[in-house]
Amino acid sequence: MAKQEQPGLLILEIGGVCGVLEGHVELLKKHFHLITMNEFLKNKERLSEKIKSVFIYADRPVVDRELLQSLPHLKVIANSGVGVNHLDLKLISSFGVKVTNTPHAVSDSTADIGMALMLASARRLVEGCQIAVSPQTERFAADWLGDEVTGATLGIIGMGSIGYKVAKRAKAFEMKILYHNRNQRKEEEEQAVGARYCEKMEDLLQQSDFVILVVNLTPQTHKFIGKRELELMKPTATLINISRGAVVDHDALVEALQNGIIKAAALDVTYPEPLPRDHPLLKLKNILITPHLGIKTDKATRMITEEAVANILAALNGLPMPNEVFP
Ligand SMILES: O=C(O)[C@H](O)CO
Repeated sequence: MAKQEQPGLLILEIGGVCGVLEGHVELLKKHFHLITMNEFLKNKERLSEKIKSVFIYADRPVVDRELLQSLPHLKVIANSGVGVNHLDLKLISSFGVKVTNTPHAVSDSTADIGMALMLASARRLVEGCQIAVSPQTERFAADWLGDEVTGATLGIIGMGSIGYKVAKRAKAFEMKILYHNRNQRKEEEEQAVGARYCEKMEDLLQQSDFVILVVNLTPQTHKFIGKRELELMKPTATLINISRGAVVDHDALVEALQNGIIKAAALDVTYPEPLPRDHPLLKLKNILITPHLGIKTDKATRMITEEAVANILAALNGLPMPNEVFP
């Protein structure tokens, strides 16, 4: 097929913070004629007829009514990760456009980050590293202690595909695994990893040494973990968030960390990202923050592109999409 006949795929840009990764451009070019947002805006009239799909990397480009109105032949918006909280699914669906995501591509790398945060926080890895490299350090203190992850109780809030991958890893660490799921008990997964279902999230919060958040951000989970939930946790417990920043009420978290309500927090996600440099969370010692590293591996990002391509091709050919997201 000649390149100009290929369906147009709108992307934000190549490279940059939210652009398609340079290394994945060739894969996309095999199937689509790539049109960057800048090109589109400069040649809207000519290009709007050609674009049948949009590839969203992180939360860019912003898909609003204006963009949807300017793409009359749009069939599908392919989201590069699993979370689609930045998309107005009802609005998009009202234009007859489908949305897809890439759950398989991201689950291992995101679960790995969950474990990394738990281990790093429990064993005070970042602090330890600073001591080891500091020119002021003359000897290592014998009473500088961390907590053990092995054998501790992990509470997983959200047993979807990432939550389950976290549970599998936790099993290898001989952890006691509790989980809470708002919608559905997962009996097969429970048995596979020896997890115990907590119908009430309160029970999980009260019993866990580590609580990990793996829920989607929806209106129901916005500030899901606030003052009340933090107060239910053990004073020795650590909160880990690998879902979306806004699942945790940051003001309540600052207070809980300052007052010893919980021991520590480890966050791969915040709101906004990055936090303003004077944000009170950044001033705390008992917190570990990483820059949304969940999907940031070579393998995961490549798989994301491959999964997105499969979704788009299915949509354009009128076939069932492997990962359609419904409003
Ligand atoms: O949703 C996801 O898959 C990641 O957090 C990337 O946005």
